[in-house]
Amino acid sequence: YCRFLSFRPISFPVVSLRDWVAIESDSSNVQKRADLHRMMEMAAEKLRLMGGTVELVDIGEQELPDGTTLTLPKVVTAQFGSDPNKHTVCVYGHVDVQPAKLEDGWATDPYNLTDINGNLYGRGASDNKAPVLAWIHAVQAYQALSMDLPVNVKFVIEGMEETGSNGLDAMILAQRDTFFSDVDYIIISDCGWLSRRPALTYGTRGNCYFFAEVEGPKQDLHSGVYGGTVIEPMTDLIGILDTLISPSGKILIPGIREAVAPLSDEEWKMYQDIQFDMENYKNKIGVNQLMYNNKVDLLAHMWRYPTVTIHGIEGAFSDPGTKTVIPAKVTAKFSIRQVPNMDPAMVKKQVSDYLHSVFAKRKSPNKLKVTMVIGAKPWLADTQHPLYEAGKAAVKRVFDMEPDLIREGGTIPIARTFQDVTGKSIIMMPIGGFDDGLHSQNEKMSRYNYIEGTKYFIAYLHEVSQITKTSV
Ligand SMILES: CC(C)C[C@H](N)C(=O)NCC(=O)O
Repeated sequence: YCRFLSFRPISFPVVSLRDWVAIESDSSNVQKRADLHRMMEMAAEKLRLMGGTVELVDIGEQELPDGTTLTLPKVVTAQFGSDPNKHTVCVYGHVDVQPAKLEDGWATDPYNLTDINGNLYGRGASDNKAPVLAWIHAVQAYQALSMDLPVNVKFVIEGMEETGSNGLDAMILAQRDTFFSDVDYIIISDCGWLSRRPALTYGTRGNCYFFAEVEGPKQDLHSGVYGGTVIEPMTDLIGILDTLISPSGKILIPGIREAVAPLSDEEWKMYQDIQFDMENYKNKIGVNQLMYNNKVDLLAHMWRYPTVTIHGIEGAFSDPGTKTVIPAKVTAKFSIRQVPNMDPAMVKKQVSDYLHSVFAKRKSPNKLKVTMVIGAKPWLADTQHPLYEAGKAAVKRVFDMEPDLIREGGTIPIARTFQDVTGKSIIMMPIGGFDDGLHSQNEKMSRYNYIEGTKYFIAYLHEVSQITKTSV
């Protein structure tokens, strides 16, 4: 096992990551669905070539907002080893990505993995293609050294994580007593460290994603010819959006803040003890002021409280130039991150009722439609579980330090389903850097994190094999 610590898988991982990043597997863009299907085939092929028992599971279709349907990308499942005397871990990851265009401000082509000063730039490099490959390479490393895997390893790789993991809940439920029946633990590496120190993640926020559509005239109108005569959908929409959150970050939708579990003294203490440099954080994101100016408040609002984000407005004029149009129909996209004890079904009602009541006060003749398109619950783990002890030991072994125990502000929709449906314990083991730029321009994975992360996964498989069977 110690041989791995000096084992450097120099060329093949980078080549694989380049191939994977080259595929524009954007799950949010229906035009890219063929690429996404190809990406799933590629992931399956990679695992097949390694001798895994691989299946591409059909999970049906998704319904689009306009009522049409689209085939969902198949889910890849794979298995390496089935020794009943060993633990079985199931690694979950995704190979779909967020949209990216060079003209968004990328320094390099987002789909051409580019190595600059030890950083590998490309869309999906950190979220989540390199971490998935790092797990695959961990298995390959055992194979390359003709060593038995210390645990049986299964994979579940999906292609819809970035848009709410459509179809995966049903697949997990359907395979609970088959594929998942012998799984002891679930491992997810789809998040990042908080600083340069490795971290183990024990909580994620959920997410409720909304479309708010305001529809007025039957077509776009000239603002000079018609401006002043019609009640404009965009004005209505901006008016209602402005009632969601105050400038100081207070959510104004009745019932949302009241549902949140209070921050315990223990949590407060944990946040207090985490090393986190606020100046560094500000510099990283390029702002000179944050919403909160003390560490505990900032971390709590990053991980532990809900937040509203307005992402964009479909139908609004956004090209360069000065088009003078009154858009006839505009659709705002906004989301609310979920924390314990919020319930997406309740949030859906609270948001819809609130926006309709605010809209009604405007006495507008336009039509408002509010739809919730993603409703993902938050997830929380028990950090006392031996999985976390194993994680600490693997971090110590490879990075020679103690990891931070952190939560994640982002959402991994399926984490909670895994926990609720399979009843298995989950650990999140990020290898992404704190400055990887997920969903943003110039996303990257550092070579250091990629290679040391692979060694860390190798070490973790060994550490998990040491957990006594009764702790499952
Ligand atoms: C940092 C997140 C947990 C990474 C994850 N892949 C993601 O982006 N999820 C969707 C989200 O909007 O949080």
